[in-house]
Amino acid sequence: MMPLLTTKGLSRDFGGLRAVDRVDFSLMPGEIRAVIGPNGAGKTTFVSLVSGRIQPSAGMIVFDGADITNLPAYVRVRRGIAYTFQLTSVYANLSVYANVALPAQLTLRHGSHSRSAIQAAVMTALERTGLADRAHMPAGQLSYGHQRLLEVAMGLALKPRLLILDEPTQGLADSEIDNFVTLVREIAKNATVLLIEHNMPVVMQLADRITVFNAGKILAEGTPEAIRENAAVQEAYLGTAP
Ligand SMILES: Nc1ncnc2c1ncn2[C@@H]1O[C@H](COP(=O)(O)OP(=O)(O)OP(=O)(O)O)[C@@H](O)[C@H]1O
Repeated sequence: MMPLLTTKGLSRDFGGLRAVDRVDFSLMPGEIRAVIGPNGAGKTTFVSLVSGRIQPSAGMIVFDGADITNLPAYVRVRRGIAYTFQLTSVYANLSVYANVALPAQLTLRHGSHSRSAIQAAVMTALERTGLADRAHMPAGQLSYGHQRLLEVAMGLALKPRLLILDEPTQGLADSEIDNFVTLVREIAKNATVLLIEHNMPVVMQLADRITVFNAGKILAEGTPEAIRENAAVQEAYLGTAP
């Protein structure tokens, strides 16, 4: 099987700081991959490079066999890469429904874009994320955690092949986190999921494999069990060898 996503020597400098440092990464179709690592390790910068939100200083990104390194973000969206930004994409004054209708229209543009097709796509995304009963609320009136779920709904409306989630459980209550875990498993039946997540129980429950970033590099990669036992990972997190 061919990887869905590959990066080769991917790097990004901010002034003198190398936030992502020659990362070789590979993701198989259908996988749920968690990206973990200490604050400032380069996780958000890495997924921002994949989404096209920022440009690399060096290296290459291949998606579905094609070099996408120089493609703008909106073209990557059309090719199937959706990225939930951390609350930068939610329109507070628009209804929850309207927020999801925007990306739904984008994907339906090339096919059917009837009102009912959009409505169906929006309601499916809202039902999956548990937001259907809040469809007519202004998005800005949702709790922080529900705004994060709205971002997931907006990503789902794009019907992505690769869904990138950046700390989606931040601000969710424990009961909502359980639903979220179920939701990601559902999503992964039709898509590949790349998940930055600080909640370790969520990571351990969901991930097929875990990639650990530290200081812009991949420190370790493996199954949840292997990562849990990895001494270098424990040291990066806890500051002490086991
Ligand atoms: N736009 C920017 N300008 C300057 N420095 C940046 C910028 N974005 C990120 N950095 C720096 O790059 C490094 C990696 O940041 P990044 O946000 O990718 O880490 P992270 O692993 O996602 O951290 P966190 O878990 O705290 O979100 C940090 O030192 C950060 O300060």
